[in-house]
Amino acid sequence: MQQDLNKCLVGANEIKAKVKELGEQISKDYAGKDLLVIGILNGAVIFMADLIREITIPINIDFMAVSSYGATTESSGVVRILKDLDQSVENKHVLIVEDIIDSGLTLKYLVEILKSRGPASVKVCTLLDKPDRRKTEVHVDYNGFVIPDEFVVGYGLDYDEKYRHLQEIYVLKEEIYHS
Ligand SMILES: O=P(O)(O)OC[C@H]1O[C@H](OP(=O)(O)OP(=O)(O)O)[C@H](O)[C@@H]1O
Ligand code: HPA
Ligand SMILES: [Mg+2]
Repeated sequence: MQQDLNKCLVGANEIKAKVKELGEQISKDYAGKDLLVIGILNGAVIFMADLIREITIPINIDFMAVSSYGATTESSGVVRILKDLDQSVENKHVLIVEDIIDSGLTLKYLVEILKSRGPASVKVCTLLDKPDRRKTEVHVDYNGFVIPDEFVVGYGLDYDEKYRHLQEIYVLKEEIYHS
């Protein structure tokens, strides 16, 4: 596995410190509000699990599953809902939790769909932001790290469903997806 990976881009301690910082900020910003934190499966599962344990105010959580990548490193541009929320977002403050914003197509679709359901507000928290690859404009409210235009894996992020369990974020060697 190690031979598939280039350099480590973000180490485990750096991630831990940033997740704590984000959790503290979210706890301050939403104090006294009815907050529903929505994790976007599968990629956000590790970040979501760590982030919500750094949030110190009462929250509800739910998950949505969408997919647009499959076994590629380019978004297909077609976002499909594989699993919808189990609860209504009406009149709730919604925080979407993503692992990465790349083309922005997944997030744009999610924000539009959730806003159409009558929430009190919709904001976005992502661990990684890759702005060089944007194909559509999206607003990110909480961001962990801005990263360069390279395909990354680990800490929830996959290539072809592999590498999600790694504790750090790595750049995937190009020969793995160009072969
Ligand atoms: O900004 P974008 O170009 O839309 O890319 C970001 C999205 O792509 C990945 O999900 P993917 O569709 O690979 O599903 P996964 O979370 O199950 O890996 C990632 O988790 C984001 O949801
Ligand atoms: O760089 C990435 N890595 C893993 N999944 C992704 N989905 C969008 N961009 C990426
Ligand atoms: Mg993926």
